[in-house]
This record gives sequence, C-alpha cells and structure tokens, in this order.
Amino acid sequence: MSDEEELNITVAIRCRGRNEKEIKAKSSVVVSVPDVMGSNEVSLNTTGDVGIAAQMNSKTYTVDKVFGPSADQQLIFKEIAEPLFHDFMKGYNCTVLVYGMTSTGKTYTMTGDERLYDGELSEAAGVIPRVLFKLFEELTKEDADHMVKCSFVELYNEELRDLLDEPQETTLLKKLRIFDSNSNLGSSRAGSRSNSPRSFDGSTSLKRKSKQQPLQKQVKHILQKSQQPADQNSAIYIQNLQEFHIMSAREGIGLLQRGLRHRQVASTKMNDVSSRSHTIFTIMLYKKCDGEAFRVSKMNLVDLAGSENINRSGAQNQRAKEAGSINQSLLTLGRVINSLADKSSHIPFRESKLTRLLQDSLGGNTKTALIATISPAKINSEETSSTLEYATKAKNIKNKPQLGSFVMKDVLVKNVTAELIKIKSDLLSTKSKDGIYMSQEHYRELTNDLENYKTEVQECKRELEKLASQNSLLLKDKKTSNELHELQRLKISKLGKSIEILYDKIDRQHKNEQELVNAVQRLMHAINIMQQSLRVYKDNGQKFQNEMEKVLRLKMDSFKNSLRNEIVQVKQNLTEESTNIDPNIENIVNELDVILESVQTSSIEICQKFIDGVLDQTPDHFETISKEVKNVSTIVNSYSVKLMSHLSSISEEYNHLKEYLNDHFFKNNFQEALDVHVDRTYHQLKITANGLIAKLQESMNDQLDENRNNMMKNLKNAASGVVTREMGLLEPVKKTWEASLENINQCDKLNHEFENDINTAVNGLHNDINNALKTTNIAVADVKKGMKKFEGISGNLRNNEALSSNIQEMRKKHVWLKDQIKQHTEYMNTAKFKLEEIDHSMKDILNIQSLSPKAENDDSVDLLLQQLKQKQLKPVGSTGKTPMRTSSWYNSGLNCREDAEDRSNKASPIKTSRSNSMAASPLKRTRQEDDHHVSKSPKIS
Ligand SMILES: Nc1ncnc2c1ncn2[C@@H]1O[C@H](COP(=O)(O)OP(=O)(O)OP(=O)(O)O)[C@@H](O)[C@H]1O
Repeated sequence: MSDEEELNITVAIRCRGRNEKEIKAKSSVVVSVPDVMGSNEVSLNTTGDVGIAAQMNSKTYTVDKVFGPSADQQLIFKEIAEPLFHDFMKGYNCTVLVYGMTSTGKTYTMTGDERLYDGELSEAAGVIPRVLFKLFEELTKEDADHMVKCSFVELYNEELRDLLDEPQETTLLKKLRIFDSNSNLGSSRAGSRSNSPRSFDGSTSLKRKSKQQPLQKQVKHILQKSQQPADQNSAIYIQNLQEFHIMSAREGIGLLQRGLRHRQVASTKMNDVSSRSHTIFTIMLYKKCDGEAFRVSKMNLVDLAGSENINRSGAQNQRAKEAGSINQSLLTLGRVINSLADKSSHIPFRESKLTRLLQDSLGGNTKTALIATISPAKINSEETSSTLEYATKAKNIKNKPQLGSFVMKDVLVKNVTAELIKIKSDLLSTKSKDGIYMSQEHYRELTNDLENYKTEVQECKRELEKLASQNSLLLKDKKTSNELHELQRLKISKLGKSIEILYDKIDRQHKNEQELVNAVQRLMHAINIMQQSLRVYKDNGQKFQNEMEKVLRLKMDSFKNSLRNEIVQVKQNLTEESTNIDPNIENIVNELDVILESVQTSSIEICQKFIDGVLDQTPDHFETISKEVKNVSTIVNSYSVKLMSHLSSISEEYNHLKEYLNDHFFKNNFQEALDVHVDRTYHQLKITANGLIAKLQESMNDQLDENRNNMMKNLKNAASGVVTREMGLLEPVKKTWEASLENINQCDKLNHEFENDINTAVNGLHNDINNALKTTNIAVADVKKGMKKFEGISGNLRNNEALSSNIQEMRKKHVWLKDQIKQHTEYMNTAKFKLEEIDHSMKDILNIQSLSPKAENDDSVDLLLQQLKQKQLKPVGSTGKTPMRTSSWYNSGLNCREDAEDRSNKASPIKTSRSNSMAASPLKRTRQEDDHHVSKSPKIS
C-alpha cells in the first residue's frame, strides 16, 4: 500500500443477546442480525410491528461486518483485531475502538476475561489479552530483535490518568498532558524546554550529542525520549505517560490487570460494573527490520465509556457528573465523526481530550477498526439507533495509514539503560532514607523542571499581559462597533419601516395586478358575449336561409299557380275556336321570364336586404367590441399608469435603500439588480398586456371576418342553390312545355290535315253526289291515318295533363264529329232513299212513257247504290279520336244536322210529295254553306 492511499475505517457491529434485566423487563428483540456473522446489515424496528410489517418498517444499517449473539471472542479477534494486528506487526500504527451504549459489551469485547488459567487465556478473553498473546507468539516465531512497551491511560471527567501508576507514586508524578507535535503552542513551549518533541531528531543527532555531553545529560535526554513518541509521524502523544517494557504476554496481562484495578468503575442501574472512563491500552513495538534500525509501531486498544441516558442509568451526583462528561466527550466524538464523514474543513478535535487523543486514529495516519456494540432489546432501541447512526457515519471516514518511523538500536539501548539507572538511583535513595527519597539526579531534574515551569509561567504572564492589552483594544473596538451596530440597528429599523411601506406598495400593486387580471377576465367575458352574438348571427343567418327558402318556395308556388292558370288559360284558349296558341305560348314564355326575373330580383333583394341588415348590425357589434376593447385598454392603461407610479415609487424607495446600503453597508449592485428586475418586470408586464390586447383584437377580427365570409358564402350558396334547384325543377317542365308545344303544333298540323281531308271529303261530297261516298271513305281513311299518327304521340300527350284534358276535349269533339258523320251517312241514306225514290219515279216515268231505260244507265245507278250501302255499314271515326281544334266546320255540321233534321222532317213526306222533296233537297245548299264555312276556317301555324 502506498503511503498516500486512503483507507476507510473498518466498522463492525456486535450485538449481544438479551441480558437478565432485559429478559426480566420482557423487552422484545427489535434488532435483526445474523446469529454469528455473515451479513453486513443490521435492521432495527422501533415501530413494534411484527412479521412482514416489521421487516417493511424497520431501518437497515450497512457496515463492514455484523456479529450476532453467538459470535464468540475468538471470532471477533480473528475478524477485526487480527488483520490490524498483522499491519501492526508490519510497522503500521493501528487502533481498535469499542463504542456503544452502557452494558452492551464494550469492556467485554476489549478486555473480556483477562485472567490466565494455567498460563492460558479463557474463551471469554477479549481483544487486548489476545493481541498480547498473539504478539509474543508471532515475535517468537519471527525471532527478530524487538522491544515491546505498554502504557495504559484513562480519561475520566476530562482528566488524563496513568492507570499503570501505583497510588503512592501519584503525588510525585507529573501531570499527563496531551501534545500535538504539529501545534504551535506545543512547538513554542517545547522550544523552551529540553524535552520538546521537536528536539528529538533521530539517532544521528543523538550520536553527535552523545560525544559532546556528559553521560548523565545524555541519559536524561534518552529518558525523556522514552516518554515521548519515537516516531515523527505520530502527531499526538501524552507527555509524562509511563511506558513499561514487557518481555512476555504474561507481563502485558499483568500490566493490563494493574491498570484495570485502577480504572474508575461503579455500579449503575444498567451495569453492575460500569466503566466510568475512556481507556487506551497502547502496545509499542520496536522491531528490528534493517540492520541496526528498529521499526516503531503502535497499537491503541480503546475502550470508551458507555453512551447513556442519565435518567435511565439512574446517575446521581458524582455518577451524573461522570455521565455528563462522558456524554460530552462522546458528543464531541460524534461531531468529529460527522465532520470527517462530511469532509468538513474544520474537524473539532480540540473540543475534547478524547477526540484529541483519537486524532491520529480518526482521519489520521492510523489503521482503525471500530466495533459498535448494541443491545437487541426494545428498551434500548433509542440508544441502539444512535449507535448505529454513528457507526454508519464512521464508515465514511478515510484514514491515510503510514508505516511508523525507524529508531536506531543504540538509542533504544541507551534509552533502556537510562531508565534502569534512574530506577536504581530512586531505589537506592528509598532504601537509605525516610520520607520522600529520590536520587540527586532525579531531584535536579525536578528542580530543573520547576525552573522551566517558572520560566513558562513568566512567559505565560507576559503572554497574558499582552493578551490583556489586546483584549482592552478589542474591547474598545467592540464598543465602537457596538455604537456602529446601534446606529445600523436604527437605520435597519428605519429601513424595515420603508420595507414595510414597500410591502404595502407591493400589496397594492398586487391588488392592481389582481384588478388587471379581473379586467382581463371581463374582457374574456366580453369575448364570450361576442362569440354568443356571432352565434346569434349564425342563427339569424340560418333563419334567414330558412326564410329565404320559404319565400322562394312561396314565390315558386305562386309561380307554379300562375303557370297553371296560364296553362288553364291556354287550355281555354285552345277550346276557343278562334284562339291562336302562339301568343299564349309567347305569353307563357314571357310570363316565365318575368317570374324568373321576379324570383331572381326578389332573391337578390332579400339577399341584399339581409346583407344590408347584417352590415347595418355589424358596425353596432364592432362598435360594442371596440368599446369593450377601448374600456379594457383604458383599464389596462390606467393600471399600467398606476403600476408605473407604483414602480417609480418603489424604485424611489429602492433608491433610498441603495443609497443607504451603498453609504453604510456594502458596495454592491443590489440597486442595479433591482432596477433591472423592476424594469424587466414592468417590460414583461407591458409586453404581456400588449400581447394580450393584440391577440384579442386579432382573434376578434379573425372571428368576425370568418363569420362574415361564412355568412356571405352561405347566403350565396343558399340563393344560388335555390335558383339552381328551381331552375333544375323548371328545366324538365320547360322541356315538357316545349315538347307539348311541338305536340300541339303537330296536333294542329294533323288537325289541319284532318280538316283539309274532311274539307276535301265534304267538298267532294258537295261537289259530286256520286263521289260523295267515295270521298267520305277517303276522309274516313284519312281520319284513321291521322288517328294512327295520334296514337304515336298520344303517349307523350298523355303525360301532359293540360294536353290530356285537351285531348279529352277533342275526344268529345270527335264523338261529336262521328255523330255528324253518322248524321251525314243518315243523310246519305236519306239521299239514297231519295235517289231510289227518284229511280223509282224515273222507272215509273219510263214505264209510264213506255220507254225502257238503257241497261248501262241502270247498272251504274245500281252500282252507285251498292257502294253507298257498303260505305254506310262502316262507322266513321271508330278510333274515337277527335281533332283537337274545333272549327266552324262543326258548326256547319251542326247546321247541316239541323238542316238534315229539317230535311228528314220534311223528307218524311217524300213518299207523299216527290216534288216537294226534290225542292227540299239540301245538297246544293249544304255545299254552298260548307264552301262558305271552309273559307272561314282558321289556319294553325
Ligand atoms: N457478547 C457478550 N457475550 C456474553 N456476555 C456479554 C456480552 N456482552 C456483554 N456481556 C456481559 O454484559 C455485561 C456488561 O458488559 P460490559 O461491562 O462489557 O458492558 P460495557 O458496554 O462495557 O458497559 P459500560 O459502558 O457501562 O462499561 C458484562 O457482564 C458482560 O460480561
């Protein structure tokens, strides 16, 4: 291991079994440890839970090694002390410490049963006896030159006591003092004395001195050295502490027992034999290692007094004082452990003698092991917890172990020789005289020491005077500073008031900020209202759309009605003979145009009205919004003005503060920082407020624009949708109208043809009575043809309501026409009958005149009659179709019928009066009338 290598303190926990008192008190086991060893964790459950809950609620501490109730003394030695012992043998300084609450087994662990049984240690022997035995065992094994010395010191009520002093010697012995070779005090004082640790500078100088000085002086010097640490590495040593040479373990045990006899023990409530002091048993080993050089190493075996609760231990008076002092030094030890673990810059070693003595062992150049002893019983759980806390803390302490220095053999020999001389001299003086006997040399030494002490006292007095004058100066300073302090206190109180005022202002500002927040909330509320208004707009838009649809529907209905009326009108016009359909259709088209135009105009008007309405209302809303925004901005402005005023007053106050601080306290940049902070806060506030307003305006404008656009778009869509839909609806109707128009034209054409045909037929009838039947047949054929053509278009016509009604009308007229033809046929029959009558009359005349008529003439008349008969059998207009248009021809037909009726009425007497019937022959007149009427018949284009 390198000299600079850091090594953590080894920390072990030893938990004994419950003692009689604890068992009697029925105090449960709250500590969980392995029975012997094996784990490095200790769990402490103070909650009183059992089972899993106990495990969960217990606190676990981790250390290097944990020993349970069944771990014996041998195991503790083997696991903790032996490794250190080997280092000790190698030349390292080592320390084993036992720490813990009273009665937990510290003394048992450190000393145990130190007695020898037939020269052997018992099983209960503790660390010290075992180390002593092991030491001489190893030294014998190694067979190296060596020297072993022991010392045993006690720290009782903050006083050091040499436990190896015999009581009668105590009065003569010098007081034990702790020296720190690094401390200034130590060195300055040492400088004034011959036994200064600094004066020891190794064997070489000793050799030189030995040549120059008389033997007695040399011996004295060596003797002094023997009472001081021989190694320069060890900074702490106890002046005047006796060290005894031992040649065997038995001698060591003897010293131990002698020291233990002198140790302060007492019976307490908690321990019948309670150690009331801290003890350090030190073994010094001088082992030859290289030529004449001996390596010096030291083993400190420390048994600390128990950390205990004064109340619980029942300590009173002296015991309470002891406990207080024990606890005080242990508290300091705790603080030292904490500071070392936390690597603090200041370690309070000097606060107690115990910590000063342990300075090398804790965070120094020593290899150290700490055994913390604990009780498993619940009644001790508080102290157990504290011990475990210390132990875990101590685990973090790092030491830098270093090998001990060398000392030359001759120095050692001289040292021992001087010691012997001194002892012999004292012995001789004692033997020869009564009273206090000592050698001359010893007496001179004491006198010398006395002189030294006197000088030291003088020095101390001078020091004291110096300190006193320093103190008076300091007192003066203190007075001045007190006055200053008073002044500053007053100023501080003044400042405190200003700060209070500032706090008030800050409160007010806070209120203002609150109001600002409220204003913003109101603004948000206004925004909500605006959004509601926009929603109302939207609803109105929807209503408008519905209204529009309603209006358009109404318009369309009225348009349809007017269209229907128009069609009815057309129908009426059609029924009228003289009506020309063209103007009507034109009318319809015009009317349609007008209606469409009016629909369009109304739509546009309504749209316009609505937009106007919206645009009329929008400014109101905009105005309301802008009013709200203005209100808010006014509020914000007023707040910002207020804020500015507050900030300025704050900054004013802070200026005062700064002035004061700069003038009276310290130069710093508080004001600057404050200004920056205030500016930044104000700036931030302003930016936030502006941003808020801008965002608000922007979002309102966006919202309004979007709503307006949406509304316009919806309106346009609705209007164009309605117009397109209605146009779409009108389109097929328009087509139907056009088709109807075509059909009407075709019908008219057919009707015209039919009329012509009928006219031709009737003309033919009128022109030639002989060809009348033939002509009629042709007319009938034509009618049939026409009817067939009608059948083609009837499907189309049937779809048209108006047309079908017209056709119905025409059908009626066809029936009427058929009747007319029938009447004509009847008339023909009457004519035939008349012709037969004429024939008969002619035959009669021929018979009378005895003139036989030519066969040819007879045949032709017969043929004609036959044809007439045949034609008469076929009904006219069997298709049931009637030309659509009526004409004067029908009237003429009616007239003809009347004439025919007249004639039939008149014809009935034919048989009685042929001449009359001849005179009444309607043929000639009918043709003339028909001719007259045909010329009147209107034409349809
Ligand atoms: N591990 C152990 N095994 C057996 N006995 C033990 C053990 N630990 C302690 N004891 C016994 O308990 C009693 C108290 O022990 P001890 O005196 O060593 O405690 P202590 O911690 O030194 O107390 P104090 O601080 O008061 O001196 C002794 O009788 C001792 O023999």
